[in-house]
Parts: sequence; C-alpha cells; structure tokens
Amino acid sequence: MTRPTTLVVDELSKAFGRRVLWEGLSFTVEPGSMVALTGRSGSGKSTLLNCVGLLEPVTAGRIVVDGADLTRFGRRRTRQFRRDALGYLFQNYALIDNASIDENLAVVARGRGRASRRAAFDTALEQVGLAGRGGEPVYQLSGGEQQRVALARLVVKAPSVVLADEPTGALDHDNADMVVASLRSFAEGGATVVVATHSEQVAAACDRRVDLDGVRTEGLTTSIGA
Ligand SMILES: Nc1ncnc2c1ncn2[C@@H]1O[C@H](COP(=O)(O)OP(=O)(O)OP(=O)(O)O)[C@@H](O)[C@H]1O
Repeated sequence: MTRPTTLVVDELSKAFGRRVLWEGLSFTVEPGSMVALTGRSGSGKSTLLNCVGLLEPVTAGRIVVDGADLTRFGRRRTRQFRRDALGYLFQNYALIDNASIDENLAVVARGRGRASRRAAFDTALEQVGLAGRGGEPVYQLSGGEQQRVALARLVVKAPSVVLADEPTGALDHDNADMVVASLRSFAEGGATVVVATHSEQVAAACDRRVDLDGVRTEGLTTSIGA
C-alpha cells in the first residue's frame, strides 16, 4: 500500500521566454484520484508533468505534495523525491535498451532481497502481459512492449505520485485498457495519478480533467477529489 498522497498545484505559471503556457493554474488532486491533463498540442501538458517531476522549473506558484513545496526543494530533497515518491511514465519509456527486462526492473528494486524482487517482478510482468519474458533484451521488443516494461517498472516501484505522458500512445485498445487499469490500481493504493493525454478513452477513465487550453490570467481553480 502506497502512502496516501495529496498533490496541490497552486497559482502555477510557466513561460518559456515571453511565451506563456499557462498562468494562475490551481487544482488539487486528492489521494486515490486520477486526473487527465488535456488540451491542444503545445498547450503545455508535458511541461506541467515535467514541473511536477522536478525536471523543469516553474515561473511562479507552488506545487505542494503532502505539505511540502516541491518548487523549493534543493538537490538532496529533489533526488529523494524522485527516488522514493515519483513514478514517471515517459513518452520515450526511458528504458536501458541494451539491458534485459529484469535488469530494467531491478533499477527500482535496490535494497530488496532476491526472493522478494523475483516475486515483485513476476507480479508486475504478469500484470502487463509479459509473464516469463524477463530475460529478453529491451531493444528486441516492440514499442508497445517497451511501454509495458516501463509500466511494469512503475508497478515494482509503487510510487505515491504517478505522472504519465501519453501512456497509451503506442498501444492497441486492449493494451490501452490494461495501462488505464494499472494506473487506476496505483490510485486505489493511495497514489495521486496525473495523465497527459489526447486519448478520449484515457481521459474518460480518469476522475476529472484539467484542460490547459486557455488557462491565462483569469486563472482556473478546480478541486479534484476521490
Ligand atoms: N525547453 C523548452 N524551451 C522552449 N520551449 C519549450 C521547451 N519545452 C517545451 N517548449 C514549448 O512549450 C510548448 C508546450 O510544449 P509541451 O510539450 O508541454 O506541450 P504538450 O501539450 O505536451 O504537447 P503535445 O500534446 O503535442 O505533446 C510547446 O510550444 C513547446 O515548443
């Protein structure tokens, strides 16, 4: 069970130079909730995920996770947050291509005993439809299979904040359903889940939407609860 986690985005603004993506964006994601970030291409969905994942600085505002403002974290707390709390499903999967599936899962399973690791890997691979394939090198897998390895890695990590960037992009309908079900099971375990997506299937499966189109000085305030 993941520690129940609340995410608050408070009056957040982001600009690249003079180009303002959004201003005064505020919303709260309660533990157990799944939120879809929607909006046209270029509206800043990936950028918002990158801000929450501490890969991109914000221009103004706060991002508060369980009472701590991430935007004020120094290097040590940033590293800890990424290592202990954050699960990020990137569009490019961020796998080690020339390593096996199991070796990729091992990256997030440091400190666990061999038997406990194996059990966790087997459960995760079963969940994503890759049972028994842990020894295969990642570079031999299809795009959709690689996406499912990235998901299995999150299942092993069991993060309390899950960020997913277009997580069903390379998948057929059944596998997209599997990804949505996995994201839902993170939420049911107490995590907050934020998914950037163009997919109506994915957005409809979330509890709420935050639409980034037209979030400007007039702001947007919404509360997203379980
Ligand atoms: N490091 C950067 N420097 C300057 N501009 C950037 C940078 N990163 C992103 N942008 C710009 O910010 C805008 C938002 O990009 P972002 O990828 O967040 O949009 P998105 O809503 O996720 O788009 P898509 O739906 O196409 O994936 C784009 O116009 C992009 O070119």
